[in-house]
Amino acid sequence: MSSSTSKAPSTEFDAKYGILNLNTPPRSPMCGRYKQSFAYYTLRSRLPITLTSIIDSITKDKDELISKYGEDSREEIKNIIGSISKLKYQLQTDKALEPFVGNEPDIEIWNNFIQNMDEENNSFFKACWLYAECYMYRRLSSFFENSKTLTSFDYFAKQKQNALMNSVVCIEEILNVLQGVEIAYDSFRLMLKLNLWGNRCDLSITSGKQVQLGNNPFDLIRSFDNKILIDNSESVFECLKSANSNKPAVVEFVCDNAGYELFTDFVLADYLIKSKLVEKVRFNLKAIPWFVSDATINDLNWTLYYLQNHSIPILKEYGKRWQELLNNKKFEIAPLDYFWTSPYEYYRMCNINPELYQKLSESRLVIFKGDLNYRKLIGDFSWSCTEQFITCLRGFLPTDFVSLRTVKADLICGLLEGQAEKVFEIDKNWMTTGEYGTIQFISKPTIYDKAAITSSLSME
Ligand SMILES: O=P(O)(O)OC[C@H]1O[C@](O)(CO)[C@@H](O)[C@@H]1O
Repeated sequence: MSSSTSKAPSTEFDAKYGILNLNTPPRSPMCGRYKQSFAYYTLRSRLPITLTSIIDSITKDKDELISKYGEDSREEIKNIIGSISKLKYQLQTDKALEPFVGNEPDIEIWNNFIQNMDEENNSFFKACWLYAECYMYRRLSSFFENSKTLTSFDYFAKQKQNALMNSVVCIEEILNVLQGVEIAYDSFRLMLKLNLWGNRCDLSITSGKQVQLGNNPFDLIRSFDNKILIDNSESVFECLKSANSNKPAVVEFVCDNAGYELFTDFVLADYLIKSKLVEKVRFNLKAIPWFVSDATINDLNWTLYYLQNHSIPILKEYGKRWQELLNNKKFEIAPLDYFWTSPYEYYRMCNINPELYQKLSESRLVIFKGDLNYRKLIGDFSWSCTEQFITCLRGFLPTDFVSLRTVKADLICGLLEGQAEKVFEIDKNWMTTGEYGTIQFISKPTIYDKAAITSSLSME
């Protein structure tokens, strides 16, 4: 059930590029060809704005960049601005996704993917939305990665850092509460919800504009309680507590945004360690700047540095505490993996990257953060809202996992009959505002469960 049902007038662009004035048909890949979809809106409006704002910020900061990266960067900045403009033109004229020709370490993953795309679906508006959008961010990064002077420059870093600095009031409030928190199911649930709503703060939904949080995060959480459409918190807690699990008490975060959201990841991770529910938390981060605000290793390190050097004592204290947890390997940064910035849906992980699948399967719980991870879990496909999560995962089940996502794209599964219709009556744009959230858990059957399932089937 998506937002717009009114038919927007057809334009010259639509006629030229075969855009259909329709919603995504049921049970089909989402793509920019459908004018009533969020995919179309993203490709037509949001992504060009993102590209323009990068051009603007590099142009504005040119002198600063040259003094940091050297005189040779002057010419490279000019060329990169040209390449970004060309990419924007290619996006706006529905050109094909081209193979990469540079020296990036993940060239092969990407080029194999592009080579295997159907020719008739290989263009920005005809390809599956997920592929087209990931490709745009990957292409963007290639301009910098193939330069001589700007390989280490993260063109989204300033925005990510501002997002954290703008949340200091909230951060202080949360740390004061965290300090006195009792270890019990209620507080676990509160930490999980805090972490869920941290995902509202992504900068790509706003094409880079800062998200206003308000000053009291706990008021916000309480007022949003009826906006959690699926809440499997209890199963997550049971999974972590399960004493007879044969898996080590390790939790993998597949992180999403830097800034305030990454801070809430630390808060939940800290709680998990302090409560002894978990022995180790591992953070999986992005290898390249991604979807504007996604966290890289530099963002994580910068966050800890910022907190440790803050003038507010409790920020300093927690910054140091988390740095120590990292030094003592209670917190760990997972080895960089380019799978997270590939276009592949997660159901393809066991073929494309069996080592990563195996690594995830060794942990007790994986926490997939955010909207893009959700899209990769259920694969940019217009499932019925009531389709079961397990069906939509198409076999991806390395271990027990939970998705914490605020709904920012027009796909979802696992709702009850009639639930989507009710929310639609309240807000017809509910799928793209980030105001609704889901805590969706799935458990991997153990050998014993599997045996029980098989024997109950054979009895029927
Ligand atoms: O940071 P998140 O939660 O993954 O959101 C990513 C953003 O990218 C999209 O998935 C597509 O642009 C949006 O739906 C969302 O705004």
